[in-house]
This record gives sequence, structure tokens and C-alpha cells, in this order.
Amino acid sequence: MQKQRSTRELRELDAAHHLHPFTDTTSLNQQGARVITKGEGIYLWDSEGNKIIDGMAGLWCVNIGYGRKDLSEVAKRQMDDLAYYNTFFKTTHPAVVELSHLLAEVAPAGFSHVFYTNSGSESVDTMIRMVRRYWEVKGQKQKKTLIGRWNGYHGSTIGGASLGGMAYMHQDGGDLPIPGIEHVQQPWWYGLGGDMTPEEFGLAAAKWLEDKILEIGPDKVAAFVGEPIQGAGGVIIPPSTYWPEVERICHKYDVLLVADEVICGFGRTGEWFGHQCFGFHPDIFTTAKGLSSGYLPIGAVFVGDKVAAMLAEGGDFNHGFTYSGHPVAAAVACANVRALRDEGIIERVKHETGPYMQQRWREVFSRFEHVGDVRGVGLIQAFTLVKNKATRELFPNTGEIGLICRDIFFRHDLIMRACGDHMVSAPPLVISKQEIDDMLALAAQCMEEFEAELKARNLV
Ligand SMILES: Cc1ncc(COP(=O)(O)O)c(CNc2cccc(C(=O)O)c2)c1O
Repeated sequence: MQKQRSTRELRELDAAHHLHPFTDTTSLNQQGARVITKGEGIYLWDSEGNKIIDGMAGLWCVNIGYGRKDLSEVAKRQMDDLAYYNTFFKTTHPAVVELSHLLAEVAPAGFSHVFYTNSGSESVDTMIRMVRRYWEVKGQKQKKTLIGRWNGYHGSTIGGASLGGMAYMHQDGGDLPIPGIEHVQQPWWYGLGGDMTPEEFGLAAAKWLEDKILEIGPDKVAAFVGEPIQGAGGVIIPPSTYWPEVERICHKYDVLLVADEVICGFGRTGEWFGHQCFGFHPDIFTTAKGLSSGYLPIGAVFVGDKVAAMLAEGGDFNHGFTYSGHPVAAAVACANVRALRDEGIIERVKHETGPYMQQRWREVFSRFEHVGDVRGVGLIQAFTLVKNKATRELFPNTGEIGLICRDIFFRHDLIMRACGDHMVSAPPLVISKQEIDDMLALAAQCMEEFEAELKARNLV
């Protein structure tokens, strides 16, 4: 058993050998990474023994909370029995069969089939190929353009990063987006709504999609892809009128509707899936994260019956991964989803802890001078750091203020995420009402310090 190295040793070796994702390595290595060693419920511990409230459930994924020994026991048993076999050549195994059956049970009506991947990005890339294959089998191969949203996030693969609307990801060494990917503006009322009511703006934002479809030509548009709530874009919650209107437009022009449920799926909004929270009906939806609560990498594409039937008609669908439906990941995901269902965790988010968080979140943050658009649903919430709350004036140099705020929270052992100047939170779904109170009391203290810091730096 490896002797536990000191924090200093771990940092030095990490700096010498580990390239971190989405990181300026030089900058990170000047300060050293924080070494996380343990998790339990909503808490993490670092190598210095500090207890941390994880207001982000890792990366929006540890829905069931840390430290579930039942999941690690399932993993060990499966690994001892069958650590790996593939599902390529007319083979399957009990773990992936049980998971597939369970997912068909928890999925909304019309979704009987899942395709497995190892991540959200792979789920999105799989969806892109499925959508294009669907139209090819239907004899409309030219219908291949997918439309996403600016500031949407769909992963880091070439397809996912192209479909995403993070412009900086298109520039950074990727020469993205790939051909056949277009974007429309996001349904962000607070920043783009002007004098419109949210309801008016939701319809206007949906019309941007109709305009884009007509600009490209309906006979060339394959699908529209969106997160029910844009997560990494800053928890952008669309007005109530947006998604039903998007669905109407997609039906009008025979465009497939795809929900990217990688963050919103598996109870995050209080519903099993985010599209159920906003009342629309996708043809396909992509998942990962909460599927296994991050205990092992696994993703799943839920394929609507209409699309599955067309794929079946097309014979071989030449796509898939070595670890598609990996036995250990499938077994852990099955145990995780069963627990989310059988322990009433999602039900509690919908009826107890979600409403409680949303009430307390608004009470705590609405009183701060430089906080606007306090928002959230279920256990995904945010607020926007603003220069002038009355006029909705944002800070210049988007992101600079967000990082100041995030670092104050981190110094106080509370993990929240700065997406630009949006401060966001998505804790494990097992968070209790008392833990919500504790988290928000600490957050309020951090915000007092943050607003003092703004004044001390003459940023307001
Ligand atoms: C909606 C959505 N779709 C696809 C992906 C890609 O999933 P993978 O990372 O498993 O390939 C995501 C992932 N979302 C994600 C991943 C990493 C960091 C953050 C952040 O907000 O800091 C968000 C996501 O949020």
C-alpha cells in the first residue's frame, strides 16, 4: 500500500507530471493544486484535513453523495466476477442488461433503448452520428446540420465542442466548429431580454431558431440541441414560454429535438430529467454524470422509439466504444439509479429539499448589493454578480469578478463554481435542510467578504 505522501510531495509530483483539464498549467503550478483525499455525503476533505462543503457535487455529478460503500461493494463484486467484456460481437452481460432494463423503466414514455458511452462528450458525439444516420436511413442525407446555442456546453470532443457555443473553445487549437454545426443565441432574459417580459423574450428566443432553420433551409436541418438549463454556461434558466415554442418549431419543420441532460438528468431539477421540468418532449436525450453519480465513467444516450426504429431499419450502426456498457460501470450505475429511485432521493428534491433550497437561496442572496437574477430549480441554482442591480448592468471583463468571488468561497472551504460572473451551485441531491442552512450561512459570510473586497479594490 502506497504510504500517504505529504501535500508538498503530492503537489510537486502533480506539477511535474499531470496536465489538468481546462487549466493554465503554469499558473496552477505556481500555487499548487489542492489535494482532495476523501468524501462523505456532501463533504470533502483535503490532504491538510480541511473539511469542505461541496456545493458542486464534484462537477455537477455526485448526485447520490460521496462515500456510498454499497456502490463500492457492487463494483468489487462485479470486478471479481467479470471486470470487462465488450458488447460488440453479439455478446452482452448481466450488468448492462439490468441497467438497460432499469433505464427503460425510469425513462419517460417512448424511450425503450439506450446506447452506452464513457462520458457526456461521447454521448453527444454519439447523438450527432445517430441524428445524421437517422436522416440518411430516411433518404434525406442532406438533412445533416445540427443547431446548438451560443454559451451552451456539450463537451470537449470535436463534435461536442463544436456543438457547444463556448466561442473560446472553437478558437483554442481546434478550428471548430466542424462543418454542419450552427448556433443561435441563448435564452438568457437577464442579459438579453431588454424591456421584454421573460415570457415575451422566451418566444423571441425560440423565434431565433425558426429564423435560423429558414436561413439554412428546413430540408438541411437535422436537429436542434439544447440543455434544458444551460449548466456550464452559468445556469441559464429559459423563460417558461421557450421550450414549448422550440418544440412547436421543431415539429413544424421536421427537425429532431435533442435534450442534453448530462447535468439536468437523474434528479437535478427535481424531475428525473430536465425536459420533464420544462414540459417538452425530445426525440433523443444524452446523459452521463448523475447516471453513476461520478463513481465510474459512463454515459448513456436515450434513443426515442421513432429514432431507434429508423436506426434498426438501417442495419449496422457503425459506432461504439471499447468500454460501451462496461460491466463494472454498468453495475455501479444500476445500483446508483436504483438508490436514487428506491431511497426517494429524487422525490425529496422535488417536494422537500429543492423547494427549501430555492426559498433559502433567494432569501440569502437577494439582499446583496451586487447580486442580481437569483434563480434556480430543484438543486441547481445561481446568481449573477452585477455592477448595478437596478439596471441589470453587468461588470466589464466578464469572469474577472466571478473568479474573485469563487476564490473567497474556496478559501472558506465552500466549493461553488464561477461561470463567467455567474456564481452557481449544484450540491449532491442528498443534501439535508440543515446542511442547506449551514452551506448558505457560510455562503452569506463569503458574500459579505466579497462585497467588501469589491469596494477595497475600487471595482464598484
Ligand atoms: C450539458 C453537458 N453536455 C456534455 C458534457 C460533457 O461531459 P463530459 O465532461 O463527461 O465529457 C457536459 C460536461 N459538463 C462539465 C464538464 C466539466 C466541467 C464543467 C464545469 O461546469 O466546470 C461542466 C455537460 O455539462
